[in-house]
Amino acid sequence: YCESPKSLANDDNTYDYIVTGSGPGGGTIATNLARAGHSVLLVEAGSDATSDIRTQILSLNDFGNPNVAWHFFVRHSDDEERTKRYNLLVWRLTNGVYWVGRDPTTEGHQGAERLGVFYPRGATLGGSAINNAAATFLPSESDWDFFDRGVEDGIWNGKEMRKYFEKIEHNNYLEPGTPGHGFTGWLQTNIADPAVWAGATLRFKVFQAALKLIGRDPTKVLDYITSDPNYLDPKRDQTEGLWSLPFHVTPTWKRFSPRDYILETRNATNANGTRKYPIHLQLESLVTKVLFDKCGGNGTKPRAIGVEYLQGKSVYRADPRYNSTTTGTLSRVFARKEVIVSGGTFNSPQLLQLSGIGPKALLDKFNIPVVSDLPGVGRNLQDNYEVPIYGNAQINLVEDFDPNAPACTWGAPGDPCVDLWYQGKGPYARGGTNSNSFLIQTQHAVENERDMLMFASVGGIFNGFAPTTNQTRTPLPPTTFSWSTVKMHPQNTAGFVQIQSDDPQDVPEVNTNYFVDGQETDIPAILDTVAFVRKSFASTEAPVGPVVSVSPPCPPADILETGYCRDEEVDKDWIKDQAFGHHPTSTNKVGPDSDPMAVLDTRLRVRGVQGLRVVDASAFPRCPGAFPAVATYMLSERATDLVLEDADKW
Ligand SMILES: Cc1cc2nc3c(=O)[nH]c(=O)nc-3n(C[C@H](O)[C@H](O)[C@H](O)COP(=O)(O)OP(=O)(O)OC[C@H]3O[C@@H](n4cnc5c(N)ncnc54)[C@H](O)[C@@H]3O)c2cc1C
Repeated sequence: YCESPKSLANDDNTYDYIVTGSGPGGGTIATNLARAGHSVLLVEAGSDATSDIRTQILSLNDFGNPNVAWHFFVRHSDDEERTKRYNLLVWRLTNGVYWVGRDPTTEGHQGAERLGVFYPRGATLGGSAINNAAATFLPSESDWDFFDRGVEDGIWNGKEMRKYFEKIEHNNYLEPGTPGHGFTGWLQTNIADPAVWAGATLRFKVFQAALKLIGRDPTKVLDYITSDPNYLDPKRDQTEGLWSLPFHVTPTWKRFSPRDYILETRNATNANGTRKYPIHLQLESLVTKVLFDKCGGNGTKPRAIGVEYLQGKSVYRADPRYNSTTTGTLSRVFARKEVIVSGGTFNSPQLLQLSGIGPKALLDKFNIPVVSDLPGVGRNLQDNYEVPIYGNAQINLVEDFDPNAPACTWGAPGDPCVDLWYQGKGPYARGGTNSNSFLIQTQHAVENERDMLMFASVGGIFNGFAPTTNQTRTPLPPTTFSWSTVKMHPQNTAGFVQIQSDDPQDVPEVNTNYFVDGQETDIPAILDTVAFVRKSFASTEAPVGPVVSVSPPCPPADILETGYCRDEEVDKDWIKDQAFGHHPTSTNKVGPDSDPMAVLDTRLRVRGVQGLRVVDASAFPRCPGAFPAVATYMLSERATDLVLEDADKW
């Protein structure tokens, strides 16, 4: 006799599909499947935070917003000395509040607990698309072709994938009909209006010096910086230059995310008032386990038939509002067809491991019965390396962009700019000067493609993530010009996510293990970029230039004409110590049968079981491009077709 949890299934708790997680991966496919007529239960650990204005006005975004973000604390490496040198280490003081820096005792705080490197993830309806920066930059074609390596079934053909972007995009900045773009899809995109740059021309001198270095016409800087980087061209991935940077926002810069798509679909009605699409939302519910039917007999693979979830607000310990007195209620729901895991790069491998899918030794350690021994679950964690490169210009670069604009107070009560935004006007209703992207190909590019994306800002730098604290920081001078850099095709695959207990409310251990593999390409590529920026700084024309390089911290006297530091180790050490990231991917990678670390086949099916797929950023065999969100939407659209093709099998 074999007992299956299926005996508990009934009409009220059974759906065609169950999707766990509502980010770009899960939110997209759940909605698509419901629109195709299938009943779908979308289980999301977080709440619907639509009423939090910070999740709507992109300018007010708060990465660590406790209403919508899980606060993970990770390690960048096993090297304790390197860890101690990271500038944005987070500590919890004895009074419970966060403190950020290398050593709290320097400010008299004794007994603080070191938490690690802050790594926020969205945990709300819409996932990380609700607290991300919303940059929407297409990956390169080779990132898709990489899926099929060793399989060659063409499912992820890079050229074909473009049509998924065309299908989902609702472009707000190009002439309708522009090839390679979509104008009627669900995902709104926009770039900053050219008028934004009219009040920010001082910095153009720095862009122009950089353009000269790559042989582009510096007089066309305004044309370039207002042009589309997602243009259709077979040579796009090899082309260096300056472009605008699109975001997933509406024409008035309201964040647009799967939340909008899900809610619009859920609220759609027929003429008689009944719900048009069978999508059901189960919010504030943490999925704790995938349920399997192991009674198939005759060597049949265990079949995923449902999930168990804990209903309760903030029951996960990465939730900054977690309170041990909220215990939650455990429920079970069932899927007639498939269970789709979409908890994101940290949480999907955690859920699989808790459910008995993962490295056997790890599961044995916590007495979790093995359903499928897959050593790759939680391994292969990848991330785009980011470092800021900055210097001081000869004059202040912060320009008074709009002297008539009211003084915005960043969402404080009575903020006049919020009122204006509701009318579709004012500073929050338009893009900012972060809408720029400069792409170069270093001497260490893999794939013979450009491998570095940079975006510029003035008066400040982006040097990593930190939660809000009450510490006071000295602002950087308005002469600061900085490039945020994003390393594409990072070669490191040594990061990992693994459970630390069998308790689903616990957070897994996350170690990005930066610069373990591929340091021979990744570090020199970043050094090339630093050298490129320094050369452009040195050749920036007066009155703005020359820009005096500040960081990475090679002393100006030691910077060679080539831009490299006389002692390369100075820059190298700084890069290893201070590089950060926030684009984790690939912890359930797709790969061929011959790869023992492949978790998914090219149809995104979990190996060793039936009826279970992973559809989110953890599925990418390698980090897609410079920003993973749009690639995850596209992956989920592609996955929708794959799931629908198989719908009659069940
Ligand atoms: C601060 C920040 C800035 C970023 N900036 C950009 C950017 O500008 N451009 C870009 O392209 N990318 C950016 N990203 C990355 C991008 O947002 C992610 O790659 C993308 O959202 C990944 O989608 P996903 O579906 O894999 O996971 P997520 O978006 O993380 O969604 C996962 C969802 O699953 C839910 N979940 C997890 N576990 C469970 C469970 N057990 N039960 C129920 N629900 C669960 C979570 O609550 C969450 O809502 C940023 C991310 C962050 C956090």
